[in-house]
Amino acid sequence: MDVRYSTNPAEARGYDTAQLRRHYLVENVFVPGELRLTYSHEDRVVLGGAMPGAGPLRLEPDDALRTDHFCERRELAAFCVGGRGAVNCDGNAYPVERGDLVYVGRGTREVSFHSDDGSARFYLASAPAHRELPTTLVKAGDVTPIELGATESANARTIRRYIDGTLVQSCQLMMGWTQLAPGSVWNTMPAHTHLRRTECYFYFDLDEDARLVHILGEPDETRHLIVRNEQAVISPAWSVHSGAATGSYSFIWFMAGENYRFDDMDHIAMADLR
Ligand SMILES: O=C(O)C(=O)C[C@H](O)C(=O)CO
Ligand SMILES: [Zn+2]
Repeated sequence: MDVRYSTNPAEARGYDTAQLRRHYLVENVFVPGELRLTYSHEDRVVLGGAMPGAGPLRLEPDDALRTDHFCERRELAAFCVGGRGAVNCDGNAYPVERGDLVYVGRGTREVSFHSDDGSARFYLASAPAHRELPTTLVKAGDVTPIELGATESANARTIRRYIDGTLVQSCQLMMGWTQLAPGSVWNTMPAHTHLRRTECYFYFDLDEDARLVHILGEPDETRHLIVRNEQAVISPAWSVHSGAATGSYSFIWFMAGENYRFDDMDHIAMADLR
């Protein structure tokens, strides 16, 4: 597991491009035939990808957790970003295709990822959990789309909140899928922070040559990362998280931390961004 330590805003002001990328960008989320995870000390979230190809991939315990199995003290969400497959949890198979999500409750001993035709790609997010909650399959069609933004401001987008305490009960994890409308390029602008939660974005559905400029840092001291398709960004609680791309794209966001209120955001006035 790739381990990332927490960073503080005073130190982050001095980071050069390579340091920013090393701390906040997760470059290789999907590797054929592999399950790759990154452990962040920011709220102890874990993120990554599983690309089973021909054979199943098991979620193994890791020394970064030092527990007997991965979900011993954690909850997990697996979002199918493409293809068809299944998530097996303690012998129960949850079939998924693009846009479906499986929430895996704390205490689940065996989790594995399957794809008979080798097409499935699972984006994974996990956080410490204080109680056991039921493992739940959410189909894409179960989630109510919420329209935000406008074409005139190039930020028309649809948000689907998969895990926010309504369809799925979770301990800390909140997770959803935001899709930009054709011609819109901006997400999450006006920007916000939420000092009570860490948030990670996983960008996908970008063309291979397209690039996304992700804005991070304190609102009055912003930096940027150049992000390509299927890469993720870790945003510490003090950081804005917003972006614009050279083409259309989608992203999965997830949060974990102090409270469980999606709307708990500290909005930044455009005049205050630097
Ligand atoms: O497009 C957006 O705006 C988002 O998707 C914002 C995220 O949901 C978010 O940052 C929640 O805190
Ligand atoms: Zn946010």
